[in-house]
Amino acid sequence: MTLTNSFPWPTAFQLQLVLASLLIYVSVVAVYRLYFHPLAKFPGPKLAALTTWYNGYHDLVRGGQYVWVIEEMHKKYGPIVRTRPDTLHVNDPSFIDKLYSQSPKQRRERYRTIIQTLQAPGSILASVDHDLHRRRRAVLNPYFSQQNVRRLEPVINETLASLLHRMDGWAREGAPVSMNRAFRAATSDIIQAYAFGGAGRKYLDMEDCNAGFFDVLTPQRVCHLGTHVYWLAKFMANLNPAIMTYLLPRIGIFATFMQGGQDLFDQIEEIRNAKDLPEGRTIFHEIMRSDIPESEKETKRLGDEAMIIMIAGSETTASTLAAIMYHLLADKQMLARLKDELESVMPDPNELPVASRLDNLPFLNSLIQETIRLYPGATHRQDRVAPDEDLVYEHPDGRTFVIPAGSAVGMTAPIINRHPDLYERPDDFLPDRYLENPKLLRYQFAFSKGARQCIGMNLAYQELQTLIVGLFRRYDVYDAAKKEQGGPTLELFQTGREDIAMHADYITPGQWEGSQGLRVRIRQ
Ligand code: HEM
Repeated sequence: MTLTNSFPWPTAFQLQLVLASLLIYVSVVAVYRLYFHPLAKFPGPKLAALTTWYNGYHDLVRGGQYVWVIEEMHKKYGPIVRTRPDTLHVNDPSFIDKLYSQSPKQRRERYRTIIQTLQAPGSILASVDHDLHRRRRAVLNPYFSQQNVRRLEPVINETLASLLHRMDGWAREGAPVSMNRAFRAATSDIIQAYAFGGAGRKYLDMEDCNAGFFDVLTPQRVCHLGTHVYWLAKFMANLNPAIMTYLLPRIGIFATFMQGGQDLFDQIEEIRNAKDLPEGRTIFHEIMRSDIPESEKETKRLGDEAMIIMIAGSETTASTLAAIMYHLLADKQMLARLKDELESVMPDPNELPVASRLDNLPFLNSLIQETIRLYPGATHRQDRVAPDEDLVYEHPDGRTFVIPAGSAVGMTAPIINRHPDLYERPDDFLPDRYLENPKLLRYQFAFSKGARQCIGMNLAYQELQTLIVGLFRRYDVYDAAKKEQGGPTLELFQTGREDIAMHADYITPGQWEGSQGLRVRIRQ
C-alpha cells in the first residue's frame, strides 16, 4: 500500500474551505476590534487596535521599543491612546490617583501583560485578584515599613564596607571596573540577607561578583516573550537549564531564572524544617511563624515570592546607583555640592553612614529623586483593571472618555516622569527641581502608585542613600590637572550618558546594544 493511498490528503476544495474560514474569522475579529470593541472609540493607530503583534513586533523584534512608540502615539493622538486591542495608555499626571487608587474599596487588578512574563503566580507581583493581592501583601508589608527597614542598617553598612574593600582591591589592580556589576552584587547581597539571612555566599565576595549569573540576567528583549508567546516562554522555563544554555545561550535566561528558583525553594525548605524559628530573623522566617493559612506557606508559593523579591530588589536599585554615580562623576560642581552636604553629617570620612541622619539631607535626596525620575529602575507599562467601575477620564480638550469596567489601562514611568506640564526641560538632569518645588514628589511614578506600589521603596531609598553617601564621602572625582589628588578618586572610563540612559524597556532599563554600562577607574 502506498502512502498516497493510506493517508487521507485534504482535497483542494477542503483546503479552500479552511482558508476561507480563516479569512472570515480574521475579518470578523478585525471588524469587531475596530468598530464594536468596548475600546473602539479611543484614539490610536488602527494597527495597534487590530493586533497585539504590533506591540509584539516592537518589543520582541525591535527589542523593547514599544514604550517609545507609545510616547509618539501620545504626541499624535493625545493623552489617552489605545495601544493594543485590549489596552489603553494614559499620559496625564492628573489621572494617576484615580487609576492607581489607594482606597481598599476601589478594586484594582493587575492585567495579564506583565504577569505572563514573570512566571511566578505565587508572588504578590503576579497576583491578579485585588483581594488575594491585599491578603498576601498584608503579610509582607510590616517587613518593608520604614521602621523595620531601619533595622537593616547593619546589613547595608556591612555591604557598603565590602564594596569599599573590593574597590580598594580593584584600585590596586588598576583596570577599569564595571560598576553595574558591583552594584548588582551589592543590592543582591542586601536583599538576600533580608529575605533569608546571610548564610549563603556573598556575591560581593566572589572573584568576579558572580558576573556570569548577572550577564545572563542582563535586561534583554526575551523578557517580553511571556507577554506575547506565553506557551513558548513557559516551555523554555521548564527546559533543563544546561540544554537551554547550549541551544540558545542568551535565551538561557529563563532556564537560569528557574535554576535560581530551585536554590530559593531549597532555602525555604531549610527555614521550614528548622527546629526553632527565631523571632524577627528574616522575612521568610517571619512568614513561616505567622498565622496565615498553610496553603499560603507552601514552598512553591513562597518560592515564587522569594524569586520576585530577589529580582525586583536587585537590578532596579543597582541601575539607579549607576545613574547617580555617572552624574556625580560627570559634573564636578554637583559632586562638590553633595560632598559639602555630607561633611556636615559625617565629619570623619571613615565612619559609616547613620541612616536616620540621611533623610534630612536635601541635596542628596533631590539627587535620588531626580535619578529615579529620569532613569526609573522599572520601565514596563503598569497595566491595571478596575473590575467593578467605569473610570472616567476628562480629556484636557473638554471631552469625557468612559473606560468601561474590566478594561486594561496603564501608565509607564519613563513617559509620565518626563511629562512637560510637570517638568521643565524634562530630559535634563536637574536635581534642584525637587528643592524648588517639593510638590513634584507627589507625581514621582518610579515606584508606581496605589495598593500595588513597590513594596521595597523604603529599602531602596535606604540602600541608595547609604551607598551613595558611603562612596562619595570617601571618593572624589579624579582631576587630571592636579598632581596630588589628596585622597582616593574615581574617573569615568569610556562612559557617556548614553551608557546609562534607558534605550529599551526590558522591564528594567536596557542600554543600547554596544553599551558596557558604567565603568570607572579607581585610584587610591
Ligand atoms: C530603585 C529601586 C526600585 C524601583 C524603581 C522599583 C520599582 C517598582 C515598581 C514600578 C513596581 C510596581 C510594578 C507594577 O505594578 O507593575 C514595583 C513593585 C515591587 N517591587 Fe520594587 N522597585 C525598586 C526596588 C525594590 C526593592 C529593593 C525591592 C525589594 C524587596 C522591591 C520589591 C518589589 C516587589 C515585591 C514589588 C511587587 C509589589 C506588589 O505587586 O504589591 N523593589 N517596584
